[in-house]
Amino acid sequence: MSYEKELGAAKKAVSLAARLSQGVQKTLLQSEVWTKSDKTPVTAADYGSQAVVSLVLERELKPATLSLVAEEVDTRDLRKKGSEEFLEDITKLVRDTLASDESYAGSSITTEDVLNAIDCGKSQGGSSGCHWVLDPIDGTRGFVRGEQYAVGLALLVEGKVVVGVMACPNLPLSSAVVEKDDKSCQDNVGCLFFAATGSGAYVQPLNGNSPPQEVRVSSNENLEEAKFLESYHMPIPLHSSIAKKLGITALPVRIDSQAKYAAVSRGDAEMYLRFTLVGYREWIWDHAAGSIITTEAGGVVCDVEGTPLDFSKGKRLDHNRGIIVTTKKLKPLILKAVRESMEEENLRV
Ligand SMILES: Nc1ncnc2c1ncn2[C@@H]1O[C@H](COP(=O)(O)O)[C@@H](OP(=O)(O)O)[C@H]1O
Ligand SMILES: [Mg+2]
Ligand SMILES: [Mg+2]
Ligand SMILES: [Mg+2]
Repeated sequence: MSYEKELGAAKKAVSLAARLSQGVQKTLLQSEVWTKSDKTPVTAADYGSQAVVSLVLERELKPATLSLVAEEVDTRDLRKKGSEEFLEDITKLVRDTLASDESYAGSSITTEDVLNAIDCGKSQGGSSGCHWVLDPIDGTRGFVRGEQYAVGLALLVEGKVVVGVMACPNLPLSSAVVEKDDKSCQDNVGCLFFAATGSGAYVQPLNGNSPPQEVRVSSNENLEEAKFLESYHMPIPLHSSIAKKLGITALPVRIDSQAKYAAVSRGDAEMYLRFTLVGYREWIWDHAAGSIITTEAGGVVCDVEGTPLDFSKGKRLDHNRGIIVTTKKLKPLILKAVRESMEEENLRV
């Protein structure tokens, strides 16, 4: 089945959400970063992006009923006394962003519309039916620092990811792995990655009209020259042991958000490792869009046992521990190094 209509709607929604987030990032003050009950940060861009995606999908895919599994499910803080100004700011962002698109110009958006659009993201996902999966701002920590972040949107059908779209507004068009002082790469940024099952993965400039180009993972098999990625805020000692065992000589490149998946899909790096603290279960929205973009580019996304990620179990990847994103050729070597390193460090799967 072709998902042309869904892909078109998702690209439009994500591009507009990215436009909203770019404006916020430029002027964001530390005092405008809120902390959620789980102690993680959230900003007007996280809520605004979620509202924009929810409203755009709803309008573009009418009369279908939208089922959205999204990160920002709690609007209680926004509805509290004292939050009126923040909510008004978010509403203005959403209104202005939609008005910047010809097809939505003139539509009136109230604070209640924005709250309802955010609340629409409360679906639980699962193994039956169609569910959209959204991370409105992935890598909020990077966003707040003025660095990398992504807007990730995917469509699940019967528990499988069939469409993925990811905007990376600060990612260089050339490569994610560039020297910090390489000005020409730093200036030419903003990528929109997308993929649909069986149709390949593509990238196009986020703010331009250039046609999409197909992306493929790296064909490099020489691990001495390989580059590997990990989270910015969670450097895990096990990652370094695995890389050392593989003979990788370069230091890990640390990037926020699922832009790491996009980087592997484009061949910027050969491997992305994500081991977390014992007991942590990954959210599906941190991986859904990224995983289809990498696999459609010829890559592999699996857990420590080599099993593909299972997106059919609700909001968490309950059945997967540790995530490995790489090329088909390197997968067996990496799995072996992972097993050996975990045994040496007495870590259980
Ligand atoms: N202690 C932790 N361990 C693992 N993942 C965490 C975490 N704290 C936050 N996260 C998740 O990691 C995501 C960011 O990934 P990365 O480190 O690759 O940038 C966050 O997404 P958000 O920024 O959307 O909340 C959040 O869901
Ligand atoms: Mg978050
Ligand atoms: Mg996230
Ligand atoms: Mg997020």
